[in-house]
Amino acid sequence: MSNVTSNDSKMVVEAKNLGVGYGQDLLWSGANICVGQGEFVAILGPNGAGKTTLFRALLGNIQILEGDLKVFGGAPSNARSQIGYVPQRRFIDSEIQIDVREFAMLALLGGNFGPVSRAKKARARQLVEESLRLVGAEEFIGKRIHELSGGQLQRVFMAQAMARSPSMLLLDEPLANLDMRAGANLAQAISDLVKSHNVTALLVAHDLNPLLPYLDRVIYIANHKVATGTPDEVFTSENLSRLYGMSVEVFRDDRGRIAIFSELEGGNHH
Ligand SMILES: Nc1ncnc2c1ncn2[C@@H]1O[C@H](COP(=O)(O)OP(=O)(O)OP(=O)(O)O)[C@@H](O)[C@H]1O
Repeated sequence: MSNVTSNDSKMVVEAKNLGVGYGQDLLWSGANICVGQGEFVAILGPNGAGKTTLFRALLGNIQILEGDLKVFGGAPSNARSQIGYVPQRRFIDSEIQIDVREFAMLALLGGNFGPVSRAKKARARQLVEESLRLVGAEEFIGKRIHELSGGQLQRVFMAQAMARSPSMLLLDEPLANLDMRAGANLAQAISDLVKSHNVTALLVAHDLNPLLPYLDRVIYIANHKVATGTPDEVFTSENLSRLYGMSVEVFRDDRGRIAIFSELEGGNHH
């Protein structure tokens, strides 16, 4: 199950028997992951399973303890300039009285408005306006960043990442704390971005269902192991029971939505 090959000829992520962790302690191991250019992939699993840690490995920020990981065909640390990373939900201090466009420009200008040339600033402004438009956030231009709702802020973070024209986006829980409609809208916006720009998006989530219509594959991390494949391949009772080492049942309703129940009542529900 875990050894899935993408149809896309251009591999963005290739992990072979990968094991990562902190110090010498493995958090998960034996991961065989292939992600092609232009795929939309969700990373799921319980709290503390090591989803963010996978992002750290892809960014070359932690040592590989076992196996091999290639990003854009080389060492992860050589691929950073091609990656747009949006870390787990960040809050904006209400003291920050900066407007949305300037906030988005900070990422491009390295937070330094002083010694930057006029031409560079003008270029950054243009790139940021284009990417705000791209993620459906142009209407926030002119607003102050602290005035935005959680869902609106997520779009600005995405625009910030897209302004650098990355080939891959790593989005850590962008749907957290969004209501159902905002979550569905953002999932659709990310899917549109993936298709229109052939960008690869890896997204950590706790709720699979808003993403299901758009996903090419999922990476499921639990119990120190990693399963990858299409949602239909990964989300079977047999597969999740094997992964968790206990009885897990997967149900689908008539709209294809998935619910997961384990021996531990109140376990993992999607
Ligand atoms: N710098 C670190 N040093 C040591 N252990 C760490 C470090 N960062 C994270 N961990 C541990 O690694 C484990 C996995 O963390 P990670 O953030 O990858 O989980 P996650 O699946 O993203 O969790 P969540 O869904 O709660 O965000 C956790 O037990 C965490 O405490």
